[in-house]
Amino acid sequence: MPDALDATPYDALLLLSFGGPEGPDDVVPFLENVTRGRGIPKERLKEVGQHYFLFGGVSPINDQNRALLDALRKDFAEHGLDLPVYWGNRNWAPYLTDTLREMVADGRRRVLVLATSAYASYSGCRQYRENLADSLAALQAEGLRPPAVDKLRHYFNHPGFLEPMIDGVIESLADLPEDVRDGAHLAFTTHSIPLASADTSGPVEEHGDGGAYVKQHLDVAQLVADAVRERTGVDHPWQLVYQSRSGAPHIPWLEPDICDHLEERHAAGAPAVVMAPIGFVSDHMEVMYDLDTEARAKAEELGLPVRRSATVGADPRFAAAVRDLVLERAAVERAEQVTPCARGLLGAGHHLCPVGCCPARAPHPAAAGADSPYA
Ligand SMILES: CC1=C(CCC(=O)O)c2cc3nc(cc4[nH]c(cc5[nH]c(cc1n2)c(C)c5CCC(=O)O)c(CCC(=O)O)c4C)C(CCC(=O)O)=C3C
Ligand SMILES: [Fe+2]
Repeated sequence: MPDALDATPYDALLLLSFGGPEGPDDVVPFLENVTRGRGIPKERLKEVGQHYFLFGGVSPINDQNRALLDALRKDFAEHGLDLPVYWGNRNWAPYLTDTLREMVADGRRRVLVLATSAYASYSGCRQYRENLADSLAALQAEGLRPPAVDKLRHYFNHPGFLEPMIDGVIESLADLPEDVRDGAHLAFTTHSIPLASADTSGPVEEHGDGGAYVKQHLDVAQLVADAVRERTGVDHPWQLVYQSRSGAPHIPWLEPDICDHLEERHAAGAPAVVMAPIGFVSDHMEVMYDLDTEARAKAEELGLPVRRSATVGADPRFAAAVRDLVLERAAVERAEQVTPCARGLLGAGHHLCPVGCCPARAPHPAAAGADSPYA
């Protein structure tokens, strides 16, 4: 057995994810959970429901989280990190509140949260923290004493998140016909969000247009493109593009959309495109529908060869990165010196989201940050 690793003061890790439907009857209630109070047009909801029905009403995200749970438990066990791992979702079973209730029953008092979202922004960070606050409030209303919760820092630039994506792009390039391979363009994709959310993502004073959300993705895209160039000897042109836009058409969101980008690249003479979904942690519905179905159909219509590279999913290097982040944060909480592991221009981000970080449309309590109403 290796020497035991120390996660003190934490006594549990909580994998916090989006959740997804597991059958046709789940789809509409799931979408109701996701969109409660968000003002998403009915037409968009019907359309998104169809994306799920196309796959039997099943999102792959829950199985992907089960695989990640297994990978985390295996990694922790193999490295002597004695920290139980729980799983709860924001929008589908196992629901966050139920998992937190179970954690309290198991005597967990100091919980570290791993969200399956690697970047800043309201949708990718604060919304998770708001849902945590809501669940803690629900426990309190039941007469339970909520545990203290902290959230791991954004891990977009951790090598354990980057390396599997670099391999994925190299594999996708290798899978292209040889005559178009070296000329292939790289389209790094992430979820589009409203411009207003992008501009205010992360501490507002530090970032310009597009905020931390766009800056962080550009950092990752550059790191992956540089690594691909170093390892293949070929310099592939690249661009950060967006997908999965929703909301009312008159509200500006980040652009260009991947499908428009494919058209534009094709017209500009690109012989092939590798789509690399750097904005996502696993190959969930956004990847399976928006890229593998919709964007692929667009590419076929254009006669443009495309490949879609893998997300990190349950890669053992990602599990190892989570262990590293847990130990880093635990050491920080013990007031020990640590050198956080991060690549790129931005470096390691804050451990504690500051007051006003990625603000919501309407003020709402958020846990696991400097403005948390909980300890
Ligand atoms: C930044 C971001 C991530 C990445 C970070 C993260 O992973 O958290 C993400 C992930 C996901 N988004 C998902 C699903 C949905 N997102 C929606 C709506 C929205 N997402 C937004 C942003 C993001 N979303 C936004 C600004 C909206 C508009 C309305 C709102 O502000 O809420 C809607 C409603 C219909 C629609 O508008 O499309 C659905 C169904 C699933 C599950 C997939 C599955 O089932 O496999 C996952 C992983
Ligand atoms: Fe979403």
